Amino acid sequence: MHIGLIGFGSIGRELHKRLAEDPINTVTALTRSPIPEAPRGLAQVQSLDALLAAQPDVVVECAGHSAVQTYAVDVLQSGTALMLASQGALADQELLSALQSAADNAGTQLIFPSGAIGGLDLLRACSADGPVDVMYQGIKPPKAWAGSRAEESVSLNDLRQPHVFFQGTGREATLAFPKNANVVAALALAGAGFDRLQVELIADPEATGNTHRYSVTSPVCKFEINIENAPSAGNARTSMTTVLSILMDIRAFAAQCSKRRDSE
Ligand SMILES: NC(=O)C1=CN([C@@H]2O[C@H](COP(=O)(O)OP(=O)(O)OC[C@H]3O[C@@H](n4cnc5c(N)ncnc54)[C@H](OP(=O)(O)O)[C@@H]3O)[C@@H](O)[C@H]2O)C=CC1
Ligand SMILES: O=C([O-])CC(=O)C(=O)O
Repeated sequence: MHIGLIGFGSIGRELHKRLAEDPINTVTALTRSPIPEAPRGLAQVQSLDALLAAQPDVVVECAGHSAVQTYAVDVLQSGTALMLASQGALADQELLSALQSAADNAGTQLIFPSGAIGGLDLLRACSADGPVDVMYQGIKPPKAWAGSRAEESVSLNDLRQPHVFFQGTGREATLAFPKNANVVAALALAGAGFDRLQVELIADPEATGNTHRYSVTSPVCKFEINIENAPSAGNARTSMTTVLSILMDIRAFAAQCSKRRDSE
C-alpha cells in the first residue's frame, strides 16, 4: 500500500511509525514546509499536485479542518480514496455534499474512521430506523483545551474542579472546537445529526486522558458509552485510539484493494 498523508503532526507521525513496521507500505506526506530530520523512508511533498502525482492508493487527512476545506474535493476528484480525521469540517453541509458528489462522480471512497470514539455501529442501526436522541459529554484536562474558545469563558489553569464551559448542538460544538470535537461529527454522521445532537464540553483538572461519554435513546433501545482514552504522544487533546482506528481502516482498505487486484 502507498499511503498519502496530509499533515504530519501527532497522528501523522504515529501512523507513519506503525505503517513503516511493514515493508509492504510506503508513505508520502504532504506538509506545509519540509520536516527537518524526517523519519527514514518518508517521502515528503509540499503540494497536493505532487502528492497525487505520487499515486497513493489512499490519502489520509490528519491535519485539521482547513486542510479538509482546501484539499478534500480535489483528492476525491482525482479518483483517489480519502480518509478524514477532521470530520468536524463537515458540519458545513455544502462541503459535505461537495465531497459526497466528488466521491460518487469519481467512483471512489470517502471514508470516515470512527476516530477516538466507538459504538457507532449500533447508533447507525438505530438511526436508520428513525430519529434518536443523543447526549454527548467530552471531558479533557485543561491543557487539552488550551488555545481553544474554552479560554474565552474560563481560566483553565485556575480550575480546581470539573467545569462545563460549552453546551450546545453538535454543529455549534464542531465549528467552535475544530481540534477537539471531531468525535461529535462522527456521532452526527453516524445518524445523530449535527443539529439534534446535544453536546457538553468539560475541562477537568483531575483528568489524565480524554473521556468521551454519550447516551442514545431510541424507540428500540437505550445505551450509554463511556470511553477513557490515553492521549497520543505529543498532543494532549488527541487520543491514541484515533491512530488505531485510522490504522484499522487503512488495513481494511488494503484488503479490499488486494481482493480487487486478485479478481482482475
Ligand atoms: N476524528 C477524531 O477522533 C480526531 C480527529 N482529529 C483531527 O486530526 C487533526 C490532526 O490531529 P493531530 O495530528 O493530533 O494534530 P497536530 O497539531 O499534532 O498535527 C497537525 C499537523 O497538520 C499540519 N497541517 C495543518 N494544516 C495543514 C495543511 N493545510 N496542509 C498540510 N499540513 C497541515 C500541521 O502542520 P504545521 O506545523 O504546518 O501547522 C501539523 O503538523 C486535528 O486537528 C483534528 O482535526 C484529532 C483527534 C481525534
Ligand atoms: O482525540 C480525541 O479524544 C478527540 C478529539 O480530539 C476530536 O474529536 O477532535
